[in-house]
This record gives sequence, C-alpha cells and structure tokens, in this order.
Amino acid sequence: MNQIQPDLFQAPPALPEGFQYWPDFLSADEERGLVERFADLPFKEFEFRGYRGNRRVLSFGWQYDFNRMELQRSEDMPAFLLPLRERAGRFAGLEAAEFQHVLLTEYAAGAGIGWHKDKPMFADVVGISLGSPCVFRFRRKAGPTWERASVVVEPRSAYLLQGPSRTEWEHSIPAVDNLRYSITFRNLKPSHQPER
Ligand SMILES: O=C(O)CCC(=O)C(=O)O
Ligand SMILES: [Fe+2]
Repeated sequence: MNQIQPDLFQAPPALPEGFQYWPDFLSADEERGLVERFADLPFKEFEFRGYRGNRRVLSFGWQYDFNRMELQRSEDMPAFLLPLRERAGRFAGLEAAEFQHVLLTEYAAGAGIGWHKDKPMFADVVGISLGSPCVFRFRRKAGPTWERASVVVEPRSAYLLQGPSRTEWEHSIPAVDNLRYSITFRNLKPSHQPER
C-alpha cells in the first residue's frame, strides 16, 4: 500500500528566507499623492543595448548604467521621498541615509520584469508598490530543476529583500493588468561605495 506523503498536502512553499512583507506600508492618501507626483516626473524608457523593457524608470542618488555596467551619480533624492526612506530604513533595520539609491519604476498595463538578481553592488532592497497588484515570483536553482515561490504584492505594501531572498533567489514580475509603480530603495555594499 502506498504511504501517504504528508509533504504533498502542505501549503505552498514558504517564501525565501530574508523576504519580509509589510501590507499597508502607505496610506491610500499617500499612495494617491505619490501617483500624482509621478505623473510629472521625467521617466525614461528602460533600454538595455537596444532591448526595451517596456517599463519606464527614474533613479536618484546613484544610477546603474546597464550599457556601461557601472554606477553613476544621479540627482539627489527629492524631498518628498525622504519620509518614505525613513520608514524603509525602519523596516529594513538600517539608517535611512544608507539608502543612497532609489529607483522609481512605472509598469504600464502589460509590462513586467524578467528573471534577475539585482546588481551586486547593492545590498538590501525595500520595494514599495502603488497601483496595480502584481505577482512577485522567486526561483532558485535546485539541482536540475528550479525551486519556486511567489507572493501577491498589493498596492501600498512594502517588501524587503535581504539575505538569501536577495542573494540566492532570482525574482521577476509577470505583466501587470494595470498601471503599477514601484519605489525601490537600495543601499550599497561597503565594498562597492563609489568615490564621491
Ligand atoms: O517593481 C518591483 O517591485 C521590482 C523591480 C525590480 O525587481 C528591480 O528593479 O530590480
Ligand atoms: Fe530586482
């Protein structure tokens, strides 16, 4: 007789170690205010060696130039993002000022982001979501297959990628149904602090 394998009946796999999720990180008013501000910001189409990612981005503090493969200084973080950076610091257990880089990303309906790990000069990532919900997928090589996990990331929430969720797992977001923005704060690894 076959033995019942309890593992098969368990809930979906746990999320990667080091991932944390904070629903309602923003109030609905804050979300509205930010979306209004974003409408006036000079987002640029993300383009990597002629490949268009179908999303638009804007960086402050530092910016990773995908074509030159290096960090470059960009404009200072605007004041309206500083209170969020404080909150992101508390969430991540870091001094807010350590988040020297923020990337704003606009995903029009149908846009997503493919499998990747964030660039190695960055340490932790706090991502704040506005607008459409999305599926945040993780995968990690496990022998010949992939170990997978995913979580629905709701508007106004924040997530933290730290530890294995940041260093061992790749992440991606399939095409969103409606406009979504993310605000991702990143600190730089001590070994990768560029000269000022
Ligand atoms: O939009 C997001 O929440 C994640 C974006 C992302 O993975 C990245 O910019 O590296
Ligand atoms: Fe990423």
